Amino acid sequence: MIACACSDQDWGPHTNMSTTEHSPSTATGSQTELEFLRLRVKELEKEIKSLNELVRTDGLTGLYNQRYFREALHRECERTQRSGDDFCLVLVDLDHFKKVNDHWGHEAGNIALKRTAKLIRATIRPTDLPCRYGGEEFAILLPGTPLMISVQVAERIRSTIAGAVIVIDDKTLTLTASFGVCAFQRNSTLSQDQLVETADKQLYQAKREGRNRVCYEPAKSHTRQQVSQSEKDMLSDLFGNKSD
Ligand SMILES: Nc1nc2c(ncn2[C@@H]2O[C@H](COP(=O)(O)OP(=O)(O)OP(=O)(O)O)[C@@H](O)[C@H]2O)c(=O)[nH]1
Repeated sequence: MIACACSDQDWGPHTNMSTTEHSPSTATGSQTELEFLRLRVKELEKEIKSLNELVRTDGLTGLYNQRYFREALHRECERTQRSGDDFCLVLVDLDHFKKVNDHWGHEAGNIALKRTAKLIRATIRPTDLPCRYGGEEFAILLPGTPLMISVQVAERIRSTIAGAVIVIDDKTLTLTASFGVCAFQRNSTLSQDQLVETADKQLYQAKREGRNRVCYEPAKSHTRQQVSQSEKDMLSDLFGNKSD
C-alpha cells in the first residue's frame, strides 16, 4: 500500500495548504501529498478498469455479456461501413441442453456451459468477440472475416465442441451445438436487429435439419446490388450525368 501518513479521508481539497508560501518542511509535505495523489489516481484507474470488465462480462462463463455484444455489434457495423471489410455473426445454441440439466443437475449444466465457453475461446482468434447471448446460446463476432472463412471457423468450433468429453466428478458428458452464420457487408441492407434475426433463422434451420451442424445465409442476399433510381437522380443532381 501507500507509504504515506494520509488516510482515505485525506483525499480531497486541503484548505490548510498554501501553494504560494513554501517553507522547506511544507515543500516536502506537498511532495508527499502529490505522490499520494498520484498513487491514488493509479488505484482509481485500476478500479475503473476492473469495474468496466465486470460490466461487460458474463458472470458464469467470463465471456462478454449481451449488453457488450450489442455495443460491439454496433461498432463492427460502423467499421464495416467505413472500411469495407466484412464481418460475420455466428450464433451458437447447445443441443438438447435441457436434458443435461434434467439428467445431471443444474450445477453440472453450469460447468458444461463454462467448459463450452472455454472451448469456444480456445478455437477463435484473440481479436474475435465471444459473448454469452442467453442461457445456452452464444454469439461470436468475427471482425474483418468474410462469410466462407466464418463458416469454416463455425465448423471448427462445432467439431471441437462435439469432440470434447466433459468430465464432472465421476461423470462424463458430451455436447453438440447448432450454428447460424450471417455476414455483414459494406453495402448490406440489414439493420443490426435484422442481422441477428437472419443468423437466428439459420441457427433454427440447423436445428430443424438435425442439429450439430452449421447453416449460413448466402452472401449477397442482403446487399444492395444496384444503384436505385432515386440515388441515380440524386447523384445526377450533384454531378451531372457522371453517375450513368
Ligand atoms: N445449468 C444452466 N442451465 C441453463 C442456463 N441457462 C439456460 N439453461 C437451460 O438451458 C435449457 C434450454 O432448453 P431449451 O430451450 O428447451 O433447448 P434445448 O434443450 O437446448 O433444445 P434445443 O435448443 O432445441 O436443442 C433449459 O433447460 C434452461 O434451464 C444456465 O445458466 N445454467
